[in-house]
Amino acid sequence: MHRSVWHCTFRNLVFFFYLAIDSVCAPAGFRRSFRLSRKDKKTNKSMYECKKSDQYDTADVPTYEEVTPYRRQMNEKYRLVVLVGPVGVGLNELKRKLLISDTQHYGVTVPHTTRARRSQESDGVEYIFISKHLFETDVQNNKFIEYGEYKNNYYGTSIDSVRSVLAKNKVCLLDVQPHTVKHLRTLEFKPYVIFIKPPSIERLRETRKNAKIISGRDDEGAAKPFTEEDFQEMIKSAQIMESQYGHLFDKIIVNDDLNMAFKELKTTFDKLETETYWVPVSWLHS
Ligand SMILES: Nc1ncnc2c1ncn2[C@@H]1O[C@H](COP(=O)(O)OP(=O)(O)OP(=O)(O)O)[C@@H](O)[C@H]1O
Repeated sequence: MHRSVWHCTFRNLVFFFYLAIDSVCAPAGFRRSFRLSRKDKKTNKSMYECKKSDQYDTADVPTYEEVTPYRRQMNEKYRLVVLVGPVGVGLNELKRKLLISDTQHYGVTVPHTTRARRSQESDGVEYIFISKHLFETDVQNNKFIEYGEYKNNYYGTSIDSVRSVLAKNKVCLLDVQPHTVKHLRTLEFKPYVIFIKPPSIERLRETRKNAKIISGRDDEGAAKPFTEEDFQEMIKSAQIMESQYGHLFDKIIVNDDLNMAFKELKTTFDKLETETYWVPVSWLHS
């Protein structure tokens, strides 16, 4: 049984994305994967500029995508779960809650970095530490899903780091920029994409009263209370993401009340493992 869905793609969209390094705020034992997302508001320059083809979305022919029902079999690897959302919407908080809820079942990737290892860090735990030369070689060999530069060092999430989580028979939680999603849409990963959307600005003001956002380069990554501008940017960015990449999202969850959003996320994950979903036919028959 096949079904066709409308599937459009985009062309020549230029994106400058920014690197937010997370080690500052990560609770003990839990490391956020790095995100290429933060914008230096004062200078409007990038802390990080996406490299090579990441800057451009190509293949612009609106087309139909043939799909087919798919249900994961018991002996199969879990589908990769990709979380997408604007800066500060709560991706890391939700990811952290999921990980804590079942550390045996959920996993996150370990990013690569060329920065020096700090005394309390272990190779392969917080980061995989490699030389600049090796990193650049890996970039040339398309080993990274996303990568960027921050304070003269590279940081990146490798394809192998995703494989390594899946090989442990865990559900891999990955947050990436939405333009990266299309590169992950393969038979191997069968990604399920969840868009975490902010609520209305009124609800953001209410719910994020005591929350903090990690600020950009000027503040050396310090956490500070959300400003009205942060809320506006979050909503605007979510609108752009949804209009440009909405066709790639399998599920949208509004992060209004945190516990409710988490509950919805958990239910989504549970269903994903047992129910039947439409996936591109190429994922099953290529
Ligand atoms: N629904 C919510 N209600 C209240 N506070 C929330 C909610 N969701 C997230 N927060 C808080 O908002 C702040 C930012 O969340 P988080 O760091 O998870 O965002 P993020 O999307 O990962 O942002 P970044 O792009 O900066 O990494 C945190 O202090 C978090 O606890």
